[in-house]
Amino acid sequence: MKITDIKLGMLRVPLKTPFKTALRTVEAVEDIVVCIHTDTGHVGYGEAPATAVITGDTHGSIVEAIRKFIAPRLIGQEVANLNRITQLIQEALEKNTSAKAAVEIAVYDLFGQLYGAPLYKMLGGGDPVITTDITISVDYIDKMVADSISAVERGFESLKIKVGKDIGVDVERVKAIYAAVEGRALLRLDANQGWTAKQAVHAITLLEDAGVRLELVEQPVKAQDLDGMKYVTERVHTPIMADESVFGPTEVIELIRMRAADIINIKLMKTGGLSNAVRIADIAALYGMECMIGCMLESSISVAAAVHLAVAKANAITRVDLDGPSLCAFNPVDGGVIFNESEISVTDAPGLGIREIRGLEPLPY
Ligand SMILES: C[C@H](N)C(=O)N[C@@H](CCC(=O)O)C(=O)O
Ligand SMILES: [Mg+2]
Repeated sequence: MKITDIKLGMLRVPLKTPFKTALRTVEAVEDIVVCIHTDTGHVGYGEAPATAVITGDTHGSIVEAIRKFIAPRLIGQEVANLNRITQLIQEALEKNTSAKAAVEIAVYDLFGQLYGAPLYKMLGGGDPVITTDITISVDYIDKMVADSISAVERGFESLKIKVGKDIGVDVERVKAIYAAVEGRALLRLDANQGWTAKQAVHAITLLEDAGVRLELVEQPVKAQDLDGMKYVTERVHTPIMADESVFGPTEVIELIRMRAADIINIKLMKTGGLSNAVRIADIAALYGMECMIGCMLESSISVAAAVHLAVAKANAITRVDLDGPSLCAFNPVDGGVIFNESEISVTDAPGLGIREIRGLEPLPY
């Protein structure tokens, strides 16, 4: 099976409600879709969101990176040579992790199709059902309480509460939600870099002293402030998770060496795809560090790849934040992973199992 062509498209799917974090507000998934064609008539699919405020990637940079740097290296490559192809992708250019992720995902999809096996089995196999949390956007307290109750009623047992907007209100937000859900869901906070280290320790300690039990707090301080991450991790009981602070395996090794966090959030759009995500999960397992698997605003194309990884690497990936498809107003994909609110299941269809993507707008090559 040889790669013969790489086509790009734009996918637009409105969100059910606006997604609001300390970094941005978004109303729709608007992602670049990669379709890799082969001489055998197979097609592998990948997807990349333009999360400029986190990865630095824009629609323009994703398209340019794939067209000018990555795609020319892949034409003619045998899909069976997966490791060679992932190396070609990773070494095609610096950074541009979302573009690399989209192409890698499509190649892994083809790799599964080549051997007639679902991706999770190609990655080592595992239990085909996982459970995700759902994000509660940062907003007025009453709205966040109502959204949390509604999520619990929909069956979500874990809520990812966005904070980091205003430290005083943040503490009140979390107390109000904690009281409203009455132990029916675990609460994870994500400050998306919105606090300083001292503010984070203050807010988390206030919550701990008030008896609010939190599962974890994600990325309390600026991405580059690893000393700040360490400062917070050392001073609170609640586990601290690194998200924007760690992209690839070398950063994870440094974070573990510094003991700057308790948990790592792996996202394919930060790692540049599955090859580095597998490395991170293996490094974490080696050091007894737990991981969450997360996503950006992505549909069920690229999130499917993250699900297959989570199933196969359950030894290291103990928490799941793959709510992208649940936040979308509709699923543009036929086949693939089954997203049913908090329950996500892989099937045994080869690769990612995607049969068709509806509403894809072709981008000129
Ligand atoms: C969607 C997911 N639950 C999430 O919160 N992901 C990111 C933010 C994604 C974005 O801004 O596109 C996170 O910070 O964990
Ligand atoms: Mg985060």
